[in-house]
Amino acid sequence: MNIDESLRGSLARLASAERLLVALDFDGVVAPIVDRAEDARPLPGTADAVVRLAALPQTWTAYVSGRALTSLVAVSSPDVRTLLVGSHGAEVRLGGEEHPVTLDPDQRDALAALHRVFAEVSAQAPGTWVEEKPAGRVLHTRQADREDAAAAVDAARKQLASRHDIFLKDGKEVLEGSVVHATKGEGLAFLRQVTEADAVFFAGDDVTDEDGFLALEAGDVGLKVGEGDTAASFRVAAPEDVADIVALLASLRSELPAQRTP
Ligand SMILES: O=P(O)(O)OC[C@H]1O[C@H](O[C@H]2O[C@H](CO)[C@@H](O)[C@H](O)[C@H]2O)[C@H](O)[C@@H](O)[C@@H]1O
Repeated sequence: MNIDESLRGSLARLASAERLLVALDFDGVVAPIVDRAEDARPLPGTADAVVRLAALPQTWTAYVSGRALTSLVAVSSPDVRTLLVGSHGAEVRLGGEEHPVTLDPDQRDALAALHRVFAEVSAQAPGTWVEEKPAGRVLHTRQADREDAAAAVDAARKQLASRHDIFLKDGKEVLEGSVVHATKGEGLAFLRQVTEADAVFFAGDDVTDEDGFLALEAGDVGLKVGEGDTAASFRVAAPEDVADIVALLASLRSELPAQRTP
């Protein structure tokens, strides 16, 4: 991929930050989108670059995902140094130590109600299925007929419209419901705080990643993957381009005199 001069310049500035956080959304950024969620895997070039970055001094890597932590770990096989934010910010793993989400009795009741609605709707819509997360459910419609998919999402939305304890998010061929309000912006802000990073790179492809882009500050770099409105400053077409960009960032940072091993 030909990386344009403006992005190259921003990456060079980012690479020279004293403390750098490189945070990546998973599906559609690190891993190409596939039909079955459990089949998603990181592109080798991105995974290698993440490991190279994580090995550098004063450099942190993170996957910031809508997936449940267990699912994120299963598909990404992350290096233990890579920080993980799951369930759109509701779950965190830092250095192998997990901070799972806990639900109160009202939230557990809301989760059961959400499950019932999605399961009933899915049973009427061939090709759809329901993914379970600790604080939510996902109605997947990628493999359904387009009309059935739209009808299923519409029916679920209508049945949940009066629930103020269930937060709905649109995603790529999914409708997500969560009983915990969390955003990737909050997840990124938390990672910035724990790493004390003075510059952040964040790449995302979905509408839920816009909260992450909006949490970026002066000197940070946001990269949107694919089409759609975005608050990110830069855009590329596909996850393969992300591999090239993260590899360039790893090379630029490892070439700095301060990063060389004596
Ligand atoms: O924040 P992300 O890491 O991008 O996770 C968002 C959702 O990703 C998964 O669903 C998406 O990827 C699947 C595999 O490529 C695809 O089949 C599906 O249509 C996409 O929406 C995951 O299953 C969800 O739980 C995540 O919230």
